[in-house]
Amino acid sequence: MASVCTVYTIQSLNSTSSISTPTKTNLGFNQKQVIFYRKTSQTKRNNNYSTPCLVTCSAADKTVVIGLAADSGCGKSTFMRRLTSVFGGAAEPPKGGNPDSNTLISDMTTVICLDDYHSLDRTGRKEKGVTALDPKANDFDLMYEQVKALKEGVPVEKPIYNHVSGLLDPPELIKPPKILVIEGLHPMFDSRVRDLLDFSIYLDISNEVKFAWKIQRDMAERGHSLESIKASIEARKPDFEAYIDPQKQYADAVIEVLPTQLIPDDNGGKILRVRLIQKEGVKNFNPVYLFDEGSTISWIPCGRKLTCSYPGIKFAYGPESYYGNEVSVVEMDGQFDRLDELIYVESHLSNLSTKFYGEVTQQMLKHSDFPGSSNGTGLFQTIIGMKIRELYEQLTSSKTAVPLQASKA
Ligand SMILES: Nc1ncnc2c1ncn2[C@@H]1O[C@H](COP(=O)(O)OP(=O)(O)OP(=O)(O)O)[C@@H](O)[C@H]1O
Ligand SMILES: O=C(CO)[C@H](O)[C@H](O)COP(=O)(O)O
Repeated sequence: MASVCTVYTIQSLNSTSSISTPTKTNLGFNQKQVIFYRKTSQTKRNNNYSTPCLVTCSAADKTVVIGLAADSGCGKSTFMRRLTSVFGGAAEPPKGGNPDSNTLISDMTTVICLDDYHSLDRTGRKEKGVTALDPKANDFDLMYEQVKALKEGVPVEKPIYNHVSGLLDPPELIKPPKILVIEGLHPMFDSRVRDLLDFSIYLDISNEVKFAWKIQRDMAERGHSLESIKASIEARKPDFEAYIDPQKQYADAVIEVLPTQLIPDDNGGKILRVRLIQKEGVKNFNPVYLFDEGSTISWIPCGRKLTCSYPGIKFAYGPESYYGNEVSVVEMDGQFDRLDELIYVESHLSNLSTKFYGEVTQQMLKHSDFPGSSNGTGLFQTIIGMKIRELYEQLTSSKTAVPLQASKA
């Protein structure tokens, strides 16, 4: 159970104090008292705080913290929607809050976007000549303090980075959820934040595929020119390589997305080769395998039970070394023609952490309109969702509800 908090506004406290982090007192009887200060909207680019609030909470049961790292436009939101769906219920922005909030809340999960810890707004970054990927543009001390507080069951007043205006908006109250997902550019960059993570994922989208996705979204949906998309990718590249990409070495699971090898020299980004790289020896995480654990396997499932059009589908599985760590890799190249036939593939995968036979296929069918549903990105994101549910249940010794269809299966 997550904590239950009552919020009081205390007018008598000094409204000019600039305290960004909560001061916490243990009251005994499983109660905590927290005082924090709301940021004002008057000077969005300064750290002004006012309207002190007092929160009294019953001590929370464990908040499980998950980190999801990826560059912008690499499928974090899509992954989050799949993950939230595994726990049931829809994720929505905080009710009655800032319409430009980046936070998504459901019954079990709260997803916070680490862009909210940008210490420099868009103008500030321009003036200092740094990108949002540069650690200098981000407040890791505050990120650490707030993620730690939430993990300990203490609510926080988290800043909001407004992607529409490019400014830092007044903060929003975040209560400790059962599962906290911190998603963004740097969840594994700062070792203090990294140590708070119960599980970490890195979405590793190769440059060719990233470019294809960006063109699709930013040209078709946002009216950007091909040149401006190219320029923006090139401008971010050095900082991406210096600060974002190295985080994958710390991830418990990496979803690597590459151009297909089934069509020679294909860079179109439509047919993908996707690898699920799973670290061995992670507590409460048993890697998924194909056919026989620890073997090296190549499998073409196309035929009587799986319809495949050109260029077909190829699976592979085996042990590898990744940044000096022992990992198990499941790979899928190609795409499904008929999603309902995925059950055939699912039945050959083990350690899926499903609650009933066919749950992965059911989830994939439910969200067949999400990007990546016909290929390994959707399949592996769904599987990681199941793994996170199992990890949560093991860490908290609780059981989440069996999805409705289980009884019909
Ligand atoms: N698995 C996928 N297969 C194909 N295209 C995808 C996939 N995932 C994401 N995309 C493309 O990338 C775009 C960005 O996806 P999404 O919004 O999930 O990423 P994001 O990392 O949350 O982006 P941002 O950080 O910019 O908000 C989508 O509109 C879609 O075009
Ligand atoms: O890399 C990003 C993460 O989403 C954004 O580019 C970053 O947050 C800066 O925002 P904006 O592009 O609105 O100035």
